[in-house]
Amino acid sequence: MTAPALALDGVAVDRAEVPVVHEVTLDAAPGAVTVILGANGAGKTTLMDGIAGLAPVRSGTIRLDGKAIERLAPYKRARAGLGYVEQARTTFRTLTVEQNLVVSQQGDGDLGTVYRLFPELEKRRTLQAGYLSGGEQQMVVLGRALVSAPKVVLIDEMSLGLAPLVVRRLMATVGELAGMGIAVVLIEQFANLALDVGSRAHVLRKGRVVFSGPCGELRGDERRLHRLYFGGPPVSAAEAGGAGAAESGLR
Ligand SMILES: Nc1ncnc2c1ncn2[C@@H]1O[C@H](COP(=O)(O)OP(=O)(O)OP(=O)(O)O)[C@@H](O)[C@H]1O
Repeated sequence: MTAPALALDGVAVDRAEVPVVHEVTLDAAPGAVTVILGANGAGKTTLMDGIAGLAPVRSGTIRLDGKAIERLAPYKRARAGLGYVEQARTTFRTLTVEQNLVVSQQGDGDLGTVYRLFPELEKRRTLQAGYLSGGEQQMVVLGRALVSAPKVVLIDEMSLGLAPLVVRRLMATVGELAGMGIAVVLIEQFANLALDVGSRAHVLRKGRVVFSGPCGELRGDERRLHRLYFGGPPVSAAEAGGAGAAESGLR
């Protein structure tokens, strides 16, 4: 089995000194999309912020390529190979598309790769990012993560406010990022789109992992997803045993 690019062990994350994420153990393999699902307020963004260093990790370890990063400053985590596409897409609106990419460039990060994935950005490379459509701005944000030559990219609800066609296009690109060997961790409100592109899924409820397993187990199963999101009687031995059993039983 390939060594994980990102490995979380017993991670707890606080928000404003309130414990929000508890005992999360999961990992993300290079070349694969790992999907994080859960209802609003389940703690998905808090978990991502904890990984990126934007929310304090109370306990547990986070390893990037085997190296513990949970006590590093956010910029050091980024330099170590962690890219983060945050929920509210933000470009530098008065900079051109190309300038947006150049300021994020790091190491082997290559603008050509971004333009290959998003030819529409190459056509608009001299245009100020503020004039782009929502979908194109999201492409710039993804492109900025990519030119930092990341090993791991965290993507938080990139589909927010975008048309379904655009979301499908972006989701295909997420698959391509994984195809380039990157470990992608994807939070997505459109669960089935994410499950289509992902290999493993983890469901968070009230800050705890209540399911870990292959995406195929959840794809199209709205009832099971609903129960995992909001609670209800378990249907499998793995779920019945709680998060720990889900982790070990379905891995
Ligand atoms: N800055 C903050 N200060 C205090 N509490 C916060 C803060 N941000 C989030 N929370 C709380 O932490 C909990 C988890 O929120 P979080 O945004 O991580 O959930 P989420 O699963 O990403 O939800 P959504 O899908 O709505 O983004 C919620 O109860 C939320 O109210």
